[in-house]
Amino acid sequence: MSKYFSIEEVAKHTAAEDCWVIIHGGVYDLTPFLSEHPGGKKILLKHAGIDATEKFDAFHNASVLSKLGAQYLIGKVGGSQEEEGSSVETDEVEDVNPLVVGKPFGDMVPYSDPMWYQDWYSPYYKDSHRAVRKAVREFVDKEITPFCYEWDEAKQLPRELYYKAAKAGILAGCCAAVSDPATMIPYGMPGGVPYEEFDAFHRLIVMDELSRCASGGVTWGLIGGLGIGIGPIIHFASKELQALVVPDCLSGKKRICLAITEPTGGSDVANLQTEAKDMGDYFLVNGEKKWITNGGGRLLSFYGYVVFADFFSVAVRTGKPGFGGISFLLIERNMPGVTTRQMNCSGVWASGTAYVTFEDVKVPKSHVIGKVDKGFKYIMENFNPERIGCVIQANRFARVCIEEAITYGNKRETFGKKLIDHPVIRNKLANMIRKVEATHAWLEALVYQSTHMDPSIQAIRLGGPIALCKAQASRTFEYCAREAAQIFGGLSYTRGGQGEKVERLYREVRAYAIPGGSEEIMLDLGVRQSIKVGQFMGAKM
Ligand code: HEM
Repeated sequence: MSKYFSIEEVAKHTAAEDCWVIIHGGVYDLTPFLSEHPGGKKILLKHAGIDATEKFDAFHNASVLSKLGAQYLIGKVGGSQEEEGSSVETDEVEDVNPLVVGKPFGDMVPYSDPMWYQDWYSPYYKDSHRAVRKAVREFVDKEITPFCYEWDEAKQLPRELYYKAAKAGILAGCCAAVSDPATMIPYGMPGGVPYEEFDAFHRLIVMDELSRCASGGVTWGLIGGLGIGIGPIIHFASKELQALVVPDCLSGKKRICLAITEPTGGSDVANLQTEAKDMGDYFLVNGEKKWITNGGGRLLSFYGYVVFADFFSVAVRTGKPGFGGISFLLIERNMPGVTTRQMNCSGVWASGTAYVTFEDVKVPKSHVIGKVDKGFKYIMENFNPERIGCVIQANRFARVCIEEAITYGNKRETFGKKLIDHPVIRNKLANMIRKVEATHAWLEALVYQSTHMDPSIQAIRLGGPIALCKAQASRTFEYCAREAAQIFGGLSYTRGGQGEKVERLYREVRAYAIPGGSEEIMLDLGVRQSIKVGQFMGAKM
């Protein structure tokens, strides 16, 4: 049971050897913290014995209080009759806000969530989508967001996180649908939605909500390698390979990554060099892969951190030069000749971006994914879901920039008024908002197509617009990260603290603008493919 103190009682504790403050109704004894406080001792003493909530909010993230402050909390302000749960019932009629048209969800900071969260109507979502939204938000708020800073600094994710995310249905919720859920899917889906009803919009929500943690390193680390690496297995591999990989990866026990890019080429997939020589019973694989998400990390198993991928879905050259000689192999980390080294990147630190070498790795023929020399087709079919994933993440990160900037702009004062009251700041926000909302509307329209269009023609019909939408999303993200960083000023130039999310996102932009098809390739492909489709459909051009 909480201890209660009157305001008069708190006011007696104002000395360096006895310093209490009130923050959000809690009474904190900050005496042992005075010399540790990053903001200095003097400012705490200046506010000793009084309610410092407003000043506290001006200088800190909310998580500072729950994580660091909790150890100094000694009670609450007020009398025991004000304890929680003792509310008095009245006959008063609930005050209904006449502006509300639907059911709002979330903090309601304008544009900090998609329109349908903020009580607007939408043709796309029903109650099962709302259930997924609620379940994933609760999980991310509790299990992920408060820890992103330390995981990012550690450049690793704790093993436990994969198990928890698997049990919450998040890992399965970020992967393509499997044909045999009874044996492949270890846990229920988020919000208790039956697997067969879990559609592309449920998947959109899972990834969007996950990205609210505002760390590309954490989202890529948790579901990046999984989402793109397991696709070829689910769609093209034998039942045996599926049984080897899918249940373990979806239960959080093991990890998988997709290894296509090489030191000598990224977007130019048709020219990849890694060789798989047919030796009769097996393929002998030699080559290097670079910038492989979840490929490897430092060995920190002592702390319970993971070493990332146990499986690699690898594009190799089995045949002639060009796209006709590419195959996909499943390579396992414990096969002799596989080495990984975590790369030093400017962003997405917790995702285990790796340089992977294959030296005389003997890969049994049973580990061929799909058919020999058909790998290029599989790579192309994997691109659409990968790029949609990039759009979802990048646009939510851009949205986080809006939310952070609005919230900060509403409390920070310059030249005698709040930042948000300066037209130049509102102009920045307006441009951020229009880009994010436009991108989200396009994203939803494309996802809707994918739920109705025959999968066999999706790579062709949706490839162009999805490529353009990816470029739209990464440019929107870049724009919003920059503008939010300007609004936060110096706080976005230091790691941690109030500008933590914006600082991190600003240096993670490139991890969305380059991989999965660089902006330049996306823009060109988007137009080229649409023109071809138009010609094929008889467009009068
Ligand atoms: C439970 C009580 C408190 C805790 C745990 C705490 C913790 C921290 C931490 C961790 C920082 C580093 C920046 C960040 O991570 O946000 C910080 C900075 C700061 N704190 Fe506190 N603080 C507390 C109370 C207060 C109060 C009551 C005030 C003022 C009335 C205050 C004023 C400041 C200032 C001015 C800074 C420097 C901000 C900057 O770097 O721009 N703190 N505090």
